[in-house]
Amino acid sequence: MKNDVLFLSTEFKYRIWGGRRLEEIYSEKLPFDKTGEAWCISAHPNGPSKVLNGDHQGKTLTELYKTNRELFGNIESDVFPLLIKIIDANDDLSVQVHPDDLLAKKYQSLGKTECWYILDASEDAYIIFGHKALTKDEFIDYVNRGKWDELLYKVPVKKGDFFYIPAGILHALGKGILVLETQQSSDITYRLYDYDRIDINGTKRELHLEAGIEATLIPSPNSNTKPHTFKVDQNQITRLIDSSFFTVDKWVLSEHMTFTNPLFKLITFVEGSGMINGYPYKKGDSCIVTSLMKLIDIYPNEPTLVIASHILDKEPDLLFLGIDGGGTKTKVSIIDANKQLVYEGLSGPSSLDTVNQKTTLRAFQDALIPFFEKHPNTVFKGVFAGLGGVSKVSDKTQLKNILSLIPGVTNKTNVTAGSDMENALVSGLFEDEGMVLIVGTGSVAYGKNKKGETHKAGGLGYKEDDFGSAYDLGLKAIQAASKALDNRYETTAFTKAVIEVLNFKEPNDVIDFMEHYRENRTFIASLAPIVTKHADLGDAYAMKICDNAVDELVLAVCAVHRRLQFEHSQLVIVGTLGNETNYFKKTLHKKLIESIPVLEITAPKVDPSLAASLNSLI
Ligand SMILES: O=P(O)(O)OC[C@H]1O[C@](O)(CO)[C@@H](O)[C@@H]1O
Repeated sequence: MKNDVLFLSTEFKYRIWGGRRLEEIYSEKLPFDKTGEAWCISAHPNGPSKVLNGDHQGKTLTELYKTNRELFGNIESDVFPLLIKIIDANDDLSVQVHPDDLLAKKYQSLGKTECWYILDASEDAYIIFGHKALTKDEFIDYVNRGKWDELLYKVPVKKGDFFYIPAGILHALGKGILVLETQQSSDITYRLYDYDRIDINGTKRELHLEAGIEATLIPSPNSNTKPHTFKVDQNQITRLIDSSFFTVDKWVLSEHMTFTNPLFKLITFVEGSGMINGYPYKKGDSCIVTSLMKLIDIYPNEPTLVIASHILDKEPDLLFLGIDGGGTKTKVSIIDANKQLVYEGLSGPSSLDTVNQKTTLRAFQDALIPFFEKHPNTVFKGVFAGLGGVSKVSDKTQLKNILSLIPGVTNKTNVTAGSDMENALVSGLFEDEGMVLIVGTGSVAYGKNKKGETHKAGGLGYKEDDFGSAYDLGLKAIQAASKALDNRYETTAFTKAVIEVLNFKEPNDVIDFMEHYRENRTFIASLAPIVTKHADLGDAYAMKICDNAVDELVLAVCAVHRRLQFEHSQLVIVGTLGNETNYFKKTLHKKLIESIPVLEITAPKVDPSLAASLNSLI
């Protein structure tokens, strides 16, 4: 695909306060001694970028946005909404303010809300951010008397800081700062003070006092933002800002990472080199990943720092996403406010105790992409993800972080991270109390009583627990095979089947196999159907494995039942292993009833991922 990633030319700008530091980022020679700005991604008429590759090579971004809106998610905005710059403040910038969308209308322009990621700063560097006047009269008085030092707030800055500057906030970059600016596509600046300096032609730059005073917010609002940083395996992700004008992220990447591309993504590589969706990138490159690509794959060759931004041009839809993730598969369901199912998607494992964090993210992305191909603009109102392996608070935090990277999730989305047990319980549609037994790749019993008390038994993970699970059955099948190989067991159709599938030739093969596969939970669990099938056929070894597994599961259910003292004892059994009509299920039901005669056992009334989407409505 030729137009999936569009690399763009940079336009350098002379500024009275500029310098030569942009040379640290760009390999090309700077055009001016005082180069103040590099316009990296721009469709603004004062300095549009040109497309450097693909079918549209040579076109300006301004033209391309007009003629090929499908590359930009067919968004409605008449103009390309964002402008990305790198600014070298070798000297102080003017004390300035920008108009908002309303005030900028008279110039047929967008307003200019902007934000700064500080790439570098000298030790004593500061910015001007806001003012101290409480009324307009007071503000005008300070301005007329030139009492700038008394009027302005100075904030010290250092490398890595971030500032969000909504239109209307009086501000200025101080000298010694290198900054990446993400802003609305506008070039309207009202200067209130420019230090009485003269430019290259010996004249002072124009001031815009009247318009500037009109545009300045008085009193100055506090626009503190708190970037949120988290790790996905070795990569560090920071959401710098999620506003109605733009979402800006910082990615510090040291290994492969896949991001979703909601509509189109603006990317500037500040450090590093590598490949993005098959194209080489290097420090100083900027590109747009167009709507043709739903995933962004970055393979860094060296540590890479990216500032990436996107827009979402709407309010949240009344759609709710539920995710049920296990050790073998992940299922997503999207419902509307009337609980009507809109979409279902399936993908690979996502349990936090089975796969790494990147794989969990990828499972969510894969299950959702077919939906987003048709509905790229969707923003979820609520999301509930219930995953295996989530029990500690830190697991929930990590899952929430991963969810912030999936399509359709913004800071307006109500995101809840929980465990697959919570989905399973709701799948039974019990009124106000009940138990669940999950018998899938892993196993756990869980319940909630009328008082809201909960209890969990088992489910501590495949390494030391999860008795009765598909993993447990798989492991026991391998052990049975090894016993058959060294004559402790007789060779039966069951042990033969396991030996054949695993290609064992002699007992020592078991050691090599377990060295490689012990951690591969999904693979070992995939042997469980061999056990259940041969138990159905009456194989004594397979039946014994099933009997022992069932005993463990009954033990867990009884533990929950004793602890919670239910008025009405009901149990929903979730997971393939617990729901197929066979010897295993028959034995499980029989032994459960023997132990708890009043127990009512049901299969899930709704799919657990649908239950998760119902959870997200709450
Ligand atoms: O008027 P000055 O001092 O040249 O500053 C204008 C520049 O300041 C910024 O608004 C940053 O605050 C840039 O986007 C803009 O180009």
